[in-house]
Amino acid sequence: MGSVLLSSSIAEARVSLASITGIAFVVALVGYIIYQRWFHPLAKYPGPFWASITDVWQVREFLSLQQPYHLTDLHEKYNSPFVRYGPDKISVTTEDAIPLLFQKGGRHYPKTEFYDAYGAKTPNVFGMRDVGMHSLRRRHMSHSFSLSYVKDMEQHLDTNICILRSIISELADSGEAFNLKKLLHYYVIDVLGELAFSQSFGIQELARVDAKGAAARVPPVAEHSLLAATTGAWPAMTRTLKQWLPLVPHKGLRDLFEGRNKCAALAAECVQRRIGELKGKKDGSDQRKDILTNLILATHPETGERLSQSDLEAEAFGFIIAGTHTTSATTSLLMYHLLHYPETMRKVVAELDEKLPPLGEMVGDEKEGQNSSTGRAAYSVTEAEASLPYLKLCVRENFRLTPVFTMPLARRVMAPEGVVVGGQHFPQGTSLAVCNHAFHHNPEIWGPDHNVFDPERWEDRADTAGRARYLMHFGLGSRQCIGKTVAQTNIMKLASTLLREFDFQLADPAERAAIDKGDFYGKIPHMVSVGISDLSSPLMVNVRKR
Ligand code: HEM
Repeated sequence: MGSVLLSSSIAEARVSLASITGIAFVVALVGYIIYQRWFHPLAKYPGPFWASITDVWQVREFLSLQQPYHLTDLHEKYNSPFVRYGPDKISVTTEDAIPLLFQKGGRHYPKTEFYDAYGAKTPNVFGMRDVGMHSLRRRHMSHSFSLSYVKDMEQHLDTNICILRSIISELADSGEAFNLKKLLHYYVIDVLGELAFSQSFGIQELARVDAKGAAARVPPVAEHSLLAATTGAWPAMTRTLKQWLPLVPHKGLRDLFEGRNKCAALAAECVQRRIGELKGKKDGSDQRKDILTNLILATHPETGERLSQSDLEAEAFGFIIAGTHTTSATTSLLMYHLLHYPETMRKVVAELDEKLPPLGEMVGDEKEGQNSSTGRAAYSVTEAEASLPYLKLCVRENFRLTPVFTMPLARRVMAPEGVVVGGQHFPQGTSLAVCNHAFHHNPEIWGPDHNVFDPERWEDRADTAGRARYLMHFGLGSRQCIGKTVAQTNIMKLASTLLREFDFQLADPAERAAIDKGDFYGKIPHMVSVGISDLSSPLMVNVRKR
């Protein structure tokens, strides 16, 4: 009898303990939600309910592949330059945020934990949050990304443009429609191989004989970017997710990790090869220089130490991730806009015809990128930059209208007194971010026609012309894109050479008719974003030689 009583009272105690725990949990949760919604220092800023409660909201946004476009819509919906997109995260689209957070930036506004998800085993220059470490690493690298370096390496760009020209010439002869976006992507990857690792990845040539093989050789950088963006969006869980997600038996997840591992393996292979090639050569002076080689040979200014192999692999990985998809997506978008704004295309072509002599037929060894007796491989960086002001405006407008680096560039407010941005005070610890797309589409800054591809806005309109310095497509300040010159010169060379030689036309007659009716005017193409954006569909064109 006694034992029955005892066990029933233990059972009761258990039930009441469970209920108390349950009630305490519910009270804490309700308290947390009330605090986040009504008493948190960021509570007054508009944003989705779930975003103010949990970072998981942003994870879901990245998985939708529409993160920058939804964020832009939210700014519009709330008619506010501030949107709370996470418990401690604010997206800002006011102009004064740019000089403050980015151009002055530095120690007062370092990158947030979001970037921890982007490194490999060790952080690379992109993901480094420590300001001192970053500035040393950046110094090691900056020469390799300068204009004079690009000019020294120009012959390797030419080699690859030659291959691209000859592929497009064949397509012009056959009359076949083709995906220009894919060809540009292959070209950019091969060029990155040349500039960063002294060896083309050979994808353009492979694609001529083995389309599937070429597609399989493309580094799956989007997979890594998506993984990094989603795990980085939830900083409290980034490490745990990195550790445990690979064990989850889910096909989509497996593919993402496989993609990341493939990029890491490719980076490691490039590092191994270059170290091997440099062995026994004291200072590498008889070697072809490339971005990685300069880094292998770089020494610490005080200790004389060189970078470890895992540091080199992390940087090589970063070059592959940051240097390929970004440049090719930007060039595809430029071609997309020119094809959808025929009047602008006509002006570009007229400028090219007026300012640049024809390249002539290629009769030399195209693989060597040699200028033949009658033809040249491509226009030089110097002539493309110096003689094509209208094309330059188009390139800039493309960067404004459809920037591709669209993850929110998040910075932590470190000063104890906080910071005032757009007339609002934000306390220490707040994560303030500028999402390029949202910022470039703030109608208060860029006007009500911000969705129109209008290169003239940069010269005819005093209000926008002076604003070029605020464009955020490459970021700004100490963390701005180190590959900016490489990317920009590559895009100018490529666009000038291709548009001087070929006449591209959208393959779909219905789309061409819709353009003539003005249906595409002021419409941004459908894009997807894994943190980096791209056209969501192929860019199918026909081409003829001019
Ligand atoms: C059109 C092409 C490109 C675009 C739009 C672009 C955009 C950007 C942006 C916006 C950032 C700043 C990110 C931030 O503040 O959080 C960045 C950083 C970076 N980019 Fe690019 N990028 C491009 C091409 C390249 C190329 C070709 C390379 C190298 C091969 C490269 C390497 C890097 C690196 C290493 C960083 C980190 C710099 C640092 O933190 O010091 N990018 N890029």
